[in-house]
Amino acid sequence: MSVTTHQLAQWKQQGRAIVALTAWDYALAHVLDEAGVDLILVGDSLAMVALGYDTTLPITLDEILHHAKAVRRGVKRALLVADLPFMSYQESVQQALHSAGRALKETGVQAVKLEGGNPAIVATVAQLVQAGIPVVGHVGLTPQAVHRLGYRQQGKSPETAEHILAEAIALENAGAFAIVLEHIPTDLAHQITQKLTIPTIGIGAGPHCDGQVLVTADLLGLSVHQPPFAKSYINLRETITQAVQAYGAEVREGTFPPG
Ligand SMILES: Nc1nc(=O)c2c([nH]1)NC[C@@H]1CN(c3ccc(C(=O)N[C@@H](CCC(=O)O)C(=O)O)cc3)CN21
Ligand SMILES: CC(C)C(=O)C(=O)O
Ligand SMILES: [Mg+2]
Repeated sequence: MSVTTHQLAQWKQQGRAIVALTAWDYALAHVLDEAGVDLILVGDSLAMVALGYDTTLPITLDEILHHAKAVRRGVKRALLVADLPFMSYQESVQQALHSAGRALKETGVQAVKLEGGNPAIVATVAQLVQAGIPVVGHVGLTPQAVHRLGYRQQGKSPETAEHILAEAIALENAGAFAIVLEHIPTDLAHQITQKLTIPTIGIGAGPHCDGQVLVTADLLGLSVHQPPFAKSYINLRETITQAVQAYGAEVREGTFPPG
């Protein structure tokens, strides 16, 4: 049985933290799921960590769907969510319904995530939810707005903090079942987490959220560039280098394969 959106809401009430990570292929998704991750996100950050782009903007809906299908095959327990990429939902409510519908029908993900909390996005979220599509919101640093915001922490002034809180409340009222809080001050994330009924999932937002998410390449030490708030729990670049060099040495000296 898969984790449900209802369970995430219950876990918030019980104070049980939600563990979320990103995935972009079958093998990784299979490991994360068996390791007990609660929510797996096919994040558009895969544009940067798996495809080598400088931002998340170039990735297309078809490319996200391709990765989501691979991830789906690896996930049994975790709730599976896909990011809707830049300009696959901002044009109109119709475009958002079409893109989110494709994600659920063609890949088997259980929910989609959209960035932002302005009135147009809030109206879109309400329509998606009314169509039966579970939605995760995402406020604070929204990387699809990199050319407007950069990658700086958001919500530092009282005015911008108030604005982000209002966006989070509006997304909850529109029917989002959870919300990602990215790169905002700890106190603001704490305040939003207390005010909302739906769970908050933080990244660079301090310890007071209802759950945490990381880009899995950062956790594994596989990223070429990683944000200051990310933590690597292992340096896989180093481990892989050692393994590859051991293989190379054995091939060159003729000890692999054995005779
Ligand atoms: N590997 C990876 N991990 C992520 O968490 C991640 C991505 N990629 N790609 C999509 C977005 C981009 N993110 C980022 C990227 C950089 C900073 C960063 O370097 N921030 C600095 C400098 C800000 C500036 O440009 O002034 C900071 O001090 O806030 C933060 C978040 C988070 N997301
Ligand atoms: C970091 C998470 C929240 C994300 O949106 C992504 O990986 O694309
Ligand atoms: Mg994303």
